[in-house]
Amino acid sequence: MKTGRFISLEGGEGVGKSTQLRALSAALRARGIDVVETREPGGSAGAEAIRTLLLTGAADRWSQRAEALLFAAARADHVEKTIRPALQRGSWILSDRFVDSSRAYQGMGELTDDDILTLHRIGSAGLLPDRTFALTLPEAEAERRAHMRDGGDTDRIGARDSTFHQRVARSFRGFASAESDRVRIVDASGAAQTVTMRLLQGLDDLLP
Ligand SMILES: Nc1ncnc2c1ncn2[C@@H]1O[C@H](COP(=O)(O)OP(=O)(O)OP(=O)(O)O)[C@@H](O)[C@H]1O
Ligand SMILES: Cc1cn([C@H]2C[C@H](O)[C@@H](COP(=O)(O)O)O2)c(=O)[nH]c1=O
Repeated sequence: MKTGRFISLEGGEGVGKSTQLRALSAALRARGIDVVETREPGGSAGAEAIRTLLLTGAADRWSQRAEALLFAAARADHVEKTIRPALQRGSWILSDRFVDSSRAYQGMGELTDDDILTLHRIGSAGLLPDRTFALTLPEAEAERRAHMRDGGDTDRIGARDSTFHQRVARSFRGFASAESDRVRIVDASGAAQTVTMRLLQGLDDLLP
């Protein structure tokens, strides 16, 4: 029986997750692997509807608690409708963000990391990726890339201040230290192809 694998790409805004998701999918398909590309918030019809609620509107549209619950609800639908069926078919899932984004963005304020993991246990039976890559870049380079892409037109959460985004980056580094089997830091600097090679090396032990 084929074994599906679940890989997530994480990191702050503009580090190159979406670019690498496409490149890594292509590299895995070239090896004959069936790949499903997906993203969070989103990845299923219900979760995409919640994405619009989460990422548009005023900065104070949602309380910290309501925001965390909406992300967990979107993820529950995404896991049930898209991720688990694909893994059961033996496909690989590549997700642009997953629960570690909720831990980094929603779990360091009014709610704790434990709170976010509790919501994840309730919503998604605690499903975790087989491997998570946390892409890292110096803050100025990530901002430059994000600005080149959208000219400063960021979404409701991306628009938060630099202190918030620095804390998010520290959180991802902390997850990699605490859960080194699953979460690997990947240097996202340099040419996109070089970064893809680093990701492929980080999958050596999972590739058939
Ligand atoms: N290695 C790279 N070198 C230079 N530019 C890059 C590289 N990788 C991606 N980019 C460019 O940087 C911008 C941001 O990349 P991308 O959208 O993939 O980042 P992201 O991490 O998905 O961002 P976000 O979380 O904000 O959606 C894009 O314009 C992309 O073309
Ligand atoms: C999954 C997830 C995402 N976020 C934030 C992170 C970004 O600011 C946006 C998503 O935008 P992207 O361009 O698609 O990366 O949402 C979050 O705060 N918590 C989460 O769980």
